[in-house]
Amino acid sequence: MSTIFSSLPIVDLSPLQNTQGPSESEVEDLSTQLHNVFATTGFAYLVNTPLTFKHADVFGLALEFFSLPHEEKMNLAKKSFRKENANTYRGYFPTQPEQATDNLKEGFEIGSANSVETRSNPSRDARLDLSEPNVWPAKDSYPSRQRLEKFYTELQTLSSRLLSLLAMSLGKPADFFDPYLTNSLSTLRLLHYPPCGTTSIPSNDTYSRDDTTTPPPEPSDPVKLSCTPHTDSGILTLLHQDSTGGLEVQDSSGKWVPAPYIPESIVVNIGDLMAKVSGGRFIATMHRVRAPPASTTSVEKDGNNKDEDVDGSRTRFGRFSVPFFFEPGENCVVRSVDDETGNGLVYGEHMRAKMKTWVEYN
Ligand SMILES: O=C(O)CCC(=O)C(=O)O
Ligand SMILES: [Fe+2]
Repeated sequence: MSTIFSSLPIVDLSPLQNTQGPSESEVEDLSTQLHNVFATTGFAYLVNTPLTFKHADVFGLALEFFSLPHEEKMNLAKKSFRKENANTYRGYFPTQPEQATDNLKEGFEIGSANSVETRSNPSRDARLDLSEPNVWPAKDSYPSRQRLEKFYTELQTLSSRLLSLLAMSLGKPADFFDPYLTNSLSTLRLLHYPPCGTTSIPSNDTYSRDDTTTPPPEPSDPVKLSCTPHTDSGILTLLHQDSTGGLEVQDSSGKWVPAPYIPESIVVNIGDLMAKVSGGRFIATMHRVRAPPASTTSVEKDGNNKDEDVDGSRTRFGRFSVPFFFEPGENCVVRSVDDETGNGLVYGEHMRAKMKTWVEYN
C-alpha cells in the first residue's frame, strides 16, 4: 500500500541529459530519489528527461494515427475485433461502448521493431502471440511510422536506465536486471479517450494491461471514468498525458489524488511485476482516468487544449495519452531480489493468465 499524499513528487532527470553520463554522486542521488518515490507514492513526474521527443511530437503522432478513417484503423484491429485479421496482440482496438462505458477509449499498440519469435511452443497458444510483429497503416496514410519506432527505442533506453538505478537502490549491480530485457515485450500504446458526456455504467470490465483487482465502483461516487481503477502489470510505465487532465492516483487512505498535466513531464509508475521483484519495497499504485467532459476542447500538437485542432477544423478530440509499458521478455524468469534461488515466475505465462481477465481477449 502507498502512503498518504496530496500530490506526486517530481524527479529531475537532468543528470541523464549529460552526454558524458551522470557523475557517481548524481547516480547515487537519482537512485535514492527513485527508490524513495517508488516506496511511497509509487508514482512520480519525471522532468528534464533525455528524450528527444517533445509533447508536441508525441501528441502529434497520436493525433495523426487517430485521425485515420475508421476503416483504415479497423484493418489493423486485433483478431478479437476483426476475425479475418492475423494479429492477436499488437495493433488497434476500437472503443467498446457496449462493453464498458467507463473504459471508453481506442488504442494502437506496438512492440519492438526488432521483435523475434519467443514463444517456446508456437502451436500451443496460437490465439495469442506476444512476440508477433507490429502492424502498420499504409505508408502514405501514416508517414510517422519510423518516428514512432524511434520513440519506442528512446523509451526503452530511458526505462532501462531507470531500471539500473533501481537495481542499485536495491543493493544490486547496475546491470542486475539486464537478463530481464532479452527480447523485451515492452508496449508503446497510443490512447484516445473520446469526449464523453454520457452516464457511466458501472462495470468490472477492463481493457488495460492491468491487475485483476478492479474494485467495485463506490456507490456514492458519481465520477465518470474512461479508464477503471487498476495497477499496471509490468516493470515500469512511462506515461505521456496531454493537458486535458483526469489521471488520478490512489493513496493509502483510498483518496483519489489528481495527477494534473505538467508541461514536458512524463508520469512514471511501478507495475505489479516490479513490486514483486523489489520484494514489496516498491508499490504498484492504483490509478484511474476521469472521462474527458463533453465540452473538452481538442488538443493541439503541443499538448495544450485549444478550440481549434491542428488543421483548424475544430474537431473535438477528447484526451490523448501515450503510456509505454516496460516489460521483460516472454521467457524471463522473474524473482524477488530477496529470493534469488526460489522458484520464479515465467513472465509470458504470467501475462497470458492476466490477459484472460482483459475484455478484448475473451
Ligand atoms: O491515460 C492515462 O493517463 C493512463 C492510462 C493507463 O493507466 C493505462 O493504460 O494503463
Ligand atoms: Fe495504467
